Amino acid sequence: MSQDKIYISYDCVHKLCQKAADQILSTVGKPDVIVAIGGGGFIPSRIIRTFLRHQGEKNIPIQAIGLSLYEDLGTGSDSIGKEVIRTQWLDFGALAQHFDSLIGKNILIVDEVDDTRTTLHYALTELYNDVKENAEKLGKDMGNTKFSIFVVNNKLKEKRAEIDESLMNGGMYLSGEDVPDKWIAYPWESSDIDTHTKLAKEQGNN
Ligand SMILES: O=P(O)(O)OC[C@H]1O[C@H](OP(=O)(O)OP(=O)(O)O)[C@H](O)[C@@H]1O
Repeated sequence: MSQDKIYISYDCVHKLCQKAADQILSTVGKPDVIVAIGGGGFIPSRIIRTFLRHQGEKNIPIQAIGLSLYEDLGTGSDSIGKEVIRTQWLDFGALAQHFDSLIGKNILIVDEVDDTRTTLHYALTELYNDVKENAEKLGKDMGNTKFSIFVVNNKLKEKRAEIDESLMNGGMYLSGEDVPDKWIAYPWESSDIDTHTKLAKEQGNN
């Protein structure tokens, strides 16, 4: 199998989430809500939640948003980014009575990989704008709302978008591990998990 790929095992994802949780707790405190960017952010979100609360404390709610990257064919140039499509957005559903918005919350956005950064830029900007709009509508102050970002892997490369720290209100950006700009093979995409795990171990990603 190709050494051009970076193989990541489930254990590796688990340990990177565990380590990140400690850093998040000691730097920005316990999140009130996790916003998982699907599909890649779902499994890391669930794992990191385990380590973000102490025994006996309530589970941190996980909100799912669906974002997908599509080639922006309308630009006529492949040097100009990709388009982010919303396939799902926040829905507090039955929780609405107790937890009706992100206003004033300590929010942790989770995805598995920061590649060109297009998706994270979009998620942060749109979530911020959502909170701002809601706060204005309700006459509330969004002042305390804090956004942090956790990705399992950040690819070291030139990014197509930036994370606007001024929107984060003291929140942190954290990657479990920075990796070279190669194809990353995650375990949940594997059709042969035993071989996948073996390759990940050989690369030290276990
Ligand atoms: O940094 P970027 O260049 O924006 O790329 C990162 C995004 O790309 C992948 O999503 P994809 O659209 O492939 O959907 P998926 O999570 O459902 O696989 C990945 O899960 C990230 O969300």
